[in-house]
Amino acid sequence: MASIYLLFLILILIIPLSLLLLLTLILRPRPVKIPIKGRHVFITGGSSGIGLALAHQAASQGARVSILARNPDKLEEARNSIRLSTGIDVSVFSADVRDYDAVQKAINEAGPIDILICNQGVFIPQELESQDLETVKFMMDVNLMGTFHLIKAALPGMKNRKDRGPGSIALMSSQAGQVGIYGYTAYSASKFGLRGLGEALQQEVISDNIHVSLIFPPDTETPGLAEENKKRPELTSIIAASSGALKADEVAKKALTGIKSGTFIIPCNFEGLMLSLATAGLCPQRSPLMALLEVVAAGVMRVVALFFQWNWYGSIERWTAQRNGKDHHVGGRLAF
Ligand SMILES: NC(=O)C1=CN([C@@H]2O[C@H](COP(=O)(O)OP(=O)(O)OC[C@H]3O[C@@H](n4cnc5c(N)ncnc54)[C@H](OP(=O)(O)O)[C@@H]3O)[C@@H](O)[C@H]2O)C=CC1
Ligand SMILES: CCCCCCCCCCCCCCCC(=O)[C@@H](N)CO
Repeated sequence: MASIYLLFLILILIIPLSLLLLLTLILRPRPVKIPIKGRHVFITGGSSGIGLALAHQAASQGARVSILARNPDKLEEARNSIRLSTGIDVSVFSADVRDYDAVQKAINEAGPIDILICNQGVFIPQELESQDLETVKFMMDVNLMGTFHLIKAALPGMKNRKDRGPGSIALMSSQAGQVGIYGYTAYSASKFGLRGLGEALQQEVISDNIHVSLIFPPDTETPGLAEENKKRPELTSIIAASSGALKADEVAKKALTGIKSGTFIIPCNFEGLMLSLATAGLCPQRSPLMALLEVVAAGVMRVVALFFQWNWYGSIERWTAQRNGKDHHVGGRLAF
């Protein structure tokens, strides 16, 4: 009898352990550590919110920091606040990421980059039916094309890094870049786009010892979010509240820790971890333990995801019914 238990115990240990061993052997790209002390970290959108928090933390960890944004006054203010709290001077560059020539000029002036953090972003939530195409294009241009501009301009210098140490290109996506959210058609498209860009780019730059990271924050308390909240459709807020809010400092900390360990997908909270497991797809994974978790959780996470959709479509149904109830002219049947 005892030997059956022993056999059972060995089996439940041996199966996951051998899977872990197998994963450890096959995982590519291999694990990497990317130091930031004494290295050049270039952060776009570094004058506000998450980017500013990243600049503070990178500077206090001994990096040489450059920040880029449009508004020179906000850049100057950011430089002063970083000097005040860390005693360190960051370089500031005023440019619009939509202007390739301006981006190239700033990057040439800043000098070769070791860690490029493409964090600039704009978010204007609205149902597509009422959103101007101009606004759609604005989000695609700043969030997605702007990131292409930055990478194109920075890559030649990054490839010739003097210290030949590992470099990093980090892209600021959003949890709305892992799952489509009501009111975010354009924003989600721009943030999903970054994932495709990142997955393909990692294969192209791995031989240059450059490592790609994608960061997926939930709602984060920043000036940008305060602005967004003024015009956010109610359903966008209801659905986005499925994930807890964070402070900019917390997101920046997760992001920097992830970047330094070469993590490809960087979630920022528990819901983010679940989202990353549910959307692991074919993305690279360097951590054997995370890979094991992805394999084991895949089926369960699909069920959890379907429950979330059940809940969200319920909210949409209730909200629409309530609106139609209020509006006596609309007697239309609900499409559920
Ligand atoms: N806050 C949140 O809830 C979340 C944010 N994110 C993402 O995190 C990133 C930062 O967001 P957050 O800190 O909230 O944003 P903020 O609005 O607080 O800051 C945005 C930064 O980007 C700069 N920026 C905007 N447009 C351009 C442009 N065309 N060219 C150059 N710089 C530009 C801004 O400076 P200036 O206006 O002077 O150019 C500012 O420095 C974004 O990519 C956002 O999508 C992801 C998930 C959640
Ligand atoms: C399988 C399990 C799933 C688990 C949880 C799913 C939770 C999804 C919530 C998505 C929230 C999106 C917020 C976007 C914030 C943002 O980017 C804007 N504030 C603009 O900056």
